[in-house]
Amino acid sequence: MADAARTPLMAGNWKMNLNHVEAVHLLQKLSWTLQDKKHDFERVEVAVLPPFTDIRSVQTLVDGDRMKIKYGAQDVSQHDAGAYTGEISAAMLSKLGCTYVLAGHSERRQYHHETDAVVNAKAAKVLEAGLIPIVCVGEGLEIRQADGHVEHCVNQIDGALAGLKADDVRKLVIAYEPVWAIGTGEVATPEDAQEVIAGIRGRLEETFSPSVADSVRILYGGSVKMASAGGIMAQPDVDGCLVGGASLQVDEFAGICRYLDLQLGYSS
Ligand SMILES: O=C[C@H](O)COP(=O)(O)O
Repeated sequence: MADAARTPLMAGNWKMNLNHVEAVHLLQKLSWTLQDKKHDFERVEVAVLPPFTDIRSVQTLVDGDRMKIKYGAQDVSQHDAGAYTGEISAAMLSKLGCTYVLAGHSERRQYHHETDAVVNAKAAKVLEAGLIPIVCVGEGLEIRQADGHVEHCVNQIDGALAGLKADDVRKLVIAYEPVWAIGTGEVATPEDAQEVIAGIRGRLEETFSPSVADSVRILYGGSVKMASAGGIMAQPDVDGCLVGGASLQVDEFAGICRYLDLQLGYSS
């Protein structure tokens, strides 16, 4: 099991799905489902990452119903303000009550050519705004087949965290998402996830300190489902999941959040 001092986090990345009306429906249903099962949010934290256009509605619902579900954004600008058409600043996300912001999701790296330097700048802006970046790393299939996956991900971490202060790094979240397992139905084995995540934690220890390495939560992402979450979460260095497709299905995502209860045989 993961270190008990690190609270597991299950984050649902809705990607470009659900308009603000649909978002409210899904979130309401998720909240009811988890409440009905008496989910302990202190024991397993739950967050959703909707499209920008949904965030205000999500904020209103979370505040109005005093939900314990946290929320955040899928991307952020590396700039503070100004002539950057289409971009959203970290300060704007802070004003909307966001807790988390993804930085460097593989789809941003692939379709928007985000480099480690850009991811680094975005993570720094998120931290400056008092929010928590979820810094994403992961290898493509060719790198995995050439056995370069740990080195590749550790190098991405070096670039993405360059120049950040240890006390800031301590707060952030990292997500390891093998690109070949995203949206493909291919799940890395729990041991595959553990190997890379342990490598990342080792690098945090070398670069920062053992205490920083012990504090940072590192998630696994890539075709996670209710049926696979328990095995992944049983690995000592895995502290949660970044869930794409399954986060759009309330019963699946609630099941992932309740992996501990389901392991103990409580009703599903
Ligand atoms: O951000 C989430 C990941 O890209 C995983 O997506 P997926 O669960 O649909 O494979």
